[in-house]
This record gives sequence, structure tokens and C-alpha cells, in this order.
Amino acid sequence: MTDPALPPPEPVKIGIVSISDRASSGVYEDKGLPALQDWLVRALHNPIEFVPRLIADEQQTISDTLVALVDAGCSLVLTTGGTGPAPRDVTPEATLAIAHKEMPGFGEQMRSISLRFVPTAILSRQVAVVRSQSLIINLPGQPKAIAETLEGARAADGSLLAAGIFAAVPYCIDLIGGPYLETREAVCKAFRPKTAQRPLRD
Ligand SMILES: Nc1ncnc2c1ncn2[C@@H]1O[C@H](COP(=O)(O)OP(=O)(O)OP(=O)(O)O)[C@@H](O)[C@H]1O
Ligand SMILES: Nc1nc2c(c(=O)[nH]1)N[C@H]1C(S)=C(S)[C@@H](COP(=O)(O)O)O[C@H]1N2
Repeated sequence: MTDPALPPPEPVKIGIVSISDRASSGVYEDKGLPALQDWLVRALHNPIEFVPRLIADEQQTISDTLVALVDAGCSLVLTTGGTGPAPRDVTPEATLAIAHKEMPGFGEQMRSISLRFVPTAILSRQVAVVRSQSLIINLPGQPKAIAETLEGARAADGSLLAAGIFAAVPYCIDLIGGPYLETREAVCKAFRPKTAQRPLRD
């Protein structure tokens, strides 16, 4: 049971960016932004202000969009799409171009989790970086890959086979000076060292 004396969760601004030539030009319906939004609402207790962007696979547009979202105060920016090897897949290059620090563990863990779902997981060149007080993470373009990489792989009984990368996101955001993110344990159990933990909400 949640202690009623707990202060309310801090608000957080999150940028969500769907990068797809076809979705951004109307060839197909964008499923990236709804998938990102749905998962984050399920996973977090914090009130979220989403800043959504649907853009084409153009390196400069992607970099400019990421910088604008960071400047607008997004503590977290999640992108989906454009991480593969095709000529128009330039999301990692656009992300690294505006990085202050690279965070290689996120990409490594996402590829490792994703190999439990598809052998082509190794084709994703996804990266994560810190820019100012914002963590930016690339996710693959397949809409189902969003929950897979954020939440992890589960056995039929619901137990975790591989931890999703979101478990490490709240503490990373603590360390770069952002709001205290509180996750719903049924979706994602955030890990923080004991000294950084506040009372759990559920
Ligand atoms: N925003 C999206 N909405 C719905 N489905 C998507 C989206 N992005 C990707 N997909 C699906 O995932 C597949 C792989 O994504 P990928 O990012 O490689 O797309 P793509 O082949 O480069 O084309 P595009 O950039 O035009 O979406 C796509 O072929 C499509 O079926
Ligand atoms: N979890 C997960 N990861 C995944 C996939 C997937 O379906 N699920 N698709 C893979 C495929 S087929 C490709 S080509 C790469 C790059 O995808 P992108 O260009 O859409 O970002 O992500 C890979 N990673």
C-alpha cells in the first residue's frame, strides 16, 4: 500500500520522437508515438508532459529536433526508428552529433534483450547519450520493439528473463539533475542504490 503521507510525484517533461519517412509523409499511420506514450503512462507514477515530434529520416532535422527538446526542458527524450543499416537510417549519427556524453550500456543492453525476440536485433545501431540535463535514448522503429526494450523480456509466468533498460533510467536522470522518476513495479522495477532511494509508492 502506498503511504498517503508521501509527497506527490514530481512532474516530468518527456520528448517522444518518431523518425520515419513513411509515417511522417502519411504513407502509413504512425504507431511509434502512441506506443511510446502508452508505455510511459503505464510505467510512471509521475505526471508527464509529452512533447511529441513526427519527423523524416533526415540527419539535420533529427539533431535539431533533439536539441530543441532538450532546450525545452525535457529530462528524457525517446526516439523510435532509423537505427538500422539502410542508407536513410541516420538516427544514431544525428544523436551522437549533439551528445555531451555517450552512454554505451543502454545500446548494449537493448541489443541483448532484443536478441530474445528477433535475430535481427544486431542490426540496430541504437545509442543513448546525455546532453545537458537530458537523457536521449534511441529505440528501434518496430512499434513492438518499444515495450520490448524498455520493459525487457518476460517468461510465460511474467517473471523477467532480461531486465529492460528503463530500470536504469530513473537513477540516470537523478544523476544529471532531473526530477525523481517513480515507476510502477508491475511494469518496471527501477533500480537505485540504497542511498538514493525514497519510500516506494507501490
Ligand atoms: N512510425 C512507425 N509507425 C508504424 N510502423 C512503423 C513505424 N516505423 C517503423 N515501422 C514499421 O517497422 C518497420 C521497420 O522500421 P524502419 O525504421 O526500419 O522503417 P523503414 O523501413 O526505414 O521505413 P520508414 O522510415 O519509412 O518507416 C517498418 O517497415 C514498418 O513496418
Ligand atoms: N526488440 C526489438 N528490437 C529490434 C527489432 C524488433 O522487432 N524488436 N527489429 C530489429 C530490426 S529488423 C532492425 S532492422 C533494427 C533496426 O530497426 P530500425 O531501423 O527500425 O530502427 O532493429 C532491430 N531491433
